Amino acid sequence: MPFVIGHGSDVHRFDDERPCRLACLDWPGVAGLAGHSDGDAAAHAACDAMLSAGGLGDLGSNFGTSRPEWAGASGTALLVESARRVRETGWALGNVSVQVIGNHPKIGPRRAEAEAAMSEAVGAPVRLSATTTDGLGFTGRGEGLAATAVALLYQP
Ligand SMILES: Nc1ccn([C@@H]2O[C@H](COP(=O)(O)O)[C@@H](O)[C@H]2O)c(=O)n1
Ligand SMILES: C[C@@]1(CO)OP(=O)(O)OP(=O)(O)OC[C@H]1O
Repeated sequence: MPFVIGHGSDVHRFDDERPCRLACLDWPGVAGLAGHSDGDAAAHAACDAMLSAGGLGDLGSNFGTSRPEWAGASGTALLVESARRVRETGWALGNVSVQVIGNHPKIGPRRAEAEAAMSEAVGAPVRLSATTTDGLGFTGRGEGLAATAVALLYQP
């Protein structure tokens, strides 16, 4: 088959004590995201989608807590390495589409900047959308942030 897709998702709770890193950008004035890494849920969902499409498992099986060298890793570093591992299998990266689910930060005003940063890390187009959950659930209550992603790989 010349194409395969993969799906990913991630959730992190907000942590006021941490700086916010999301979609490979800093978000001054926004609560950070808890995690073993920098908590960049958008980057993590994209990694899971790419790794899954490539038949390489997921973020935890590649960079999990049993691998202390990845503690504190940036979303950017995880995207770069996930994309490298996927290409190593012989697949090429077509594109990745990510959706952030949460009240803040507001993605719209910085969408182009975030897409550029994520695309550079992956080496293929990454597009970013966002939605709230209309005040419902943990994202609606502002307890945390979720992200989902799909990735397309093709035979070069
Ligand atoms: N973190 C977010 C959430 C939403 N947006 C933008 O707002 C639009 C309206 O959101 P609804 O959940 O009310 O549909 C959404 O389509 C996004 O354009 C955002 O930028 N960042
Ligand atoms: C990225 C990893 C590894 O540093 O840790 P977290 O930052 O906690 O992120 P999560 O998406 O919950 O799980 C994958 C991980 O193992």
